[in-house]
Amino acid sequence: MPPPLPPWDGFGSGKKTLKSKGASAPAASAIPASNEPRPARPGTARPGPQVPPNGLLQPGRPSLGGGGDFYDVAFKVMLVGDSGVGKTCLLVRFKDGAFLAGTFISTVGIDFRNKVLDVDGMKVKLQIWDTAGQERFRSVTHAYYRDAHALLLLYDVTNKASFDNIQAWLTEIQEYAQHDVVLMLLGNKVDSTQERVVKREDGEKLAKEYGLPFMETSAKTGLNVDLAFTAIAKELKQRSMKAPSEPRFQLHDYVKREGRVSSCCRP
Ligand SMILES: Nc1nc2c(ncn2[C@@H]2O[C@H](COP(=O)(O)OP(=O)(O)OP(=O)(O)O)[C@@H](O)[C@H]2O)c(=O)[nH]1
Ligand SMILES: [Mg+2]
Repeated sequence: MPPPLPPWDGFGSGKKTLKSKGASAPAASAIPASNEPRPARPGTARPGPQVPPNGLLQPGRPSLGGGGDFYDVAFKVMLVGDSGVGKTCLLVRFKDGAFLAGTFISTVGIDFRNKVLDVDGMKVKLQIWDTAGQERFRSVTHAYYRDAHALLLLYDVTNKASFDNIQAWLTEIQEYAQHDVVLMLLGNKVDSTQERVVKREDGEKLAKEYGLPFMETSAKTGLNVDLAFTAIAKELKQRSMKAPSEPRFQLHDYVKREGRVSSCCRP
């Protein structure tokens, strides 16, 4: 068993900071609009391009990404967690509003999808990297952590092992990601009420222990899926602004206030 990690300090909570070994540059920054990275071939690590420290791209002049979407600022978000927890399904639900039912096709290597959100009048592009949860692809994913501005760490509420592995994932994140990466814990598949083995309170407790924002989600019904990505986009946008005119965005409070509880698990 690895030693317990100190609470996360990615949100200026004043708690003890996790220092990353391989990372020294500030995390919140933007992807150059003209330099659209391509997904890696399976088994090939292709970290995205180096990013400038300022989150705003040509303020006042929208940028056109490779996908043809106009945006003001862009960020990289990575989905991580054990194989089968629902990372790909969560991304497909967010991007296309659909659910991938049927045969489980495990992700090979890494893939990405883009989505532009309107966040308080600003076009925020999220470039979302969907990683493979299988152990054999771990070295591929390691190469991508450094450029991620935010991480969504998933477990499956119907799979206790995926919950127990969260600490190991946090150790990995501590080692490879930027120390101030935005991090959120998600307990997925809450629609599977009969199969649930991880209680909502257990997820909340773990999240509290590490100072992480937490929500339960369902890629199947869509519960809290848009909210998770919107909350991340709001936090990243706020961080990228040198002198924000609006009051500081509070990710923890926002998620607590806006998150819906699945009807199965109301206390
Ligand atoms: N009931 C239910 N099933 C889900 C949900 N999300 C995903 N699944 C199912 O869980 C299985 C795995 O989903 P994926 O999204 O492929 O899992 P993954 O985390 O991407 O797995 P890897 O690519 O191997 O890392 C699939 O059979 C999905 O249909 C959910 O919210 N509810
Ligand atoms: Mg997948």
